[in-house]
Amino acid sequence: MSNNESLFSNTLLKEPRVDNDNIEFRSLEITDYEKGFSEVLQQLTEAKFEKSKFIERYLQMKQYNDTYFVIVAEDKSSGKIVAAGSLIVEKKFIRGVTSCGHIEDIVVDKTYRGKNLGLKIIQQLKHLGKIMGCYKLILDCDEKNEKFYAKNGFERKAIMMAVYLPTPKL
Ligand SMILES: CC(=O)SCCNC(=O)CCNC(=O)[C@H](O)C(C)(C)COP(=O)(O)OP(=O)(O)OC[C@H]1O[C@@H](n2cnc3c(N)ncnc32)[C@H](O)[C@@H]1OP(=O)(O)O
Repeated sequence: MSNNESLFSNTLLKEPRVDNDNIEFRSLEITDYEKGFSEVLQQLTEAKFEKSKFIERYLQMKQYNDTYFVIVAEDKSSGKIVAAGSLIVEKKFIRGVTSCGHIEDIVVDKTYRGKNLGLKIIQQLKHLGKIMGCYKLILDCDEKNEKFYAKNGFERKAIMMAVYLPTPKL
């Protein structure tokens, strides 16, 4: 595998992929561990992992490249990952055997917030959801982020419930 091979094809993404501030929106690459992918995710939740674990998970996801879409934003002037977001496409039997898209793990580096990077990540994920045939996109978020998602066309529906299970040893 070449070093810059990506999780899924960038041709699926919406143009333009590079904004006026030289931020590139692209598919996650296997070299992004070195570019600070874990550090950005740590601004969302617990996300410390070794490079070997990153590569293992990346390769697992890549086997299902019509299901896992992880987008990152790289600041081309520093070579650092400054935002990320994921879409997981769940194949369904219902609704005409279509798919439901799950938006997950949206995060923008603290020093880059308020510059529409979150908005651009969501726009890219919505575009991917559309071309992958999702009939809806859903997500869970804190109350404090409701307005951000509302600005991106999402509306409050039902409630979220969760049960946390013991983490299996992989
Ligand atoms: C499904 C999930 O992953 S939920 C987890 C969400 N992620 C987090 O909580 C991690 C920490 N937070 C962040 O990383 C960021 O603050 C994000 C992702 C929530 C927002 O990213 P940003 O790049 O700062 O947002 P962006 O600049 O694109 O904002 C777009 C619009 O939403 C507004 N907005 C952004 N965040 C908020 C907020 N928390 N409350 C109200 N409005 C907001 C902005 O003001 C802007 O509005 P405007 O177009 O009228 O000016």
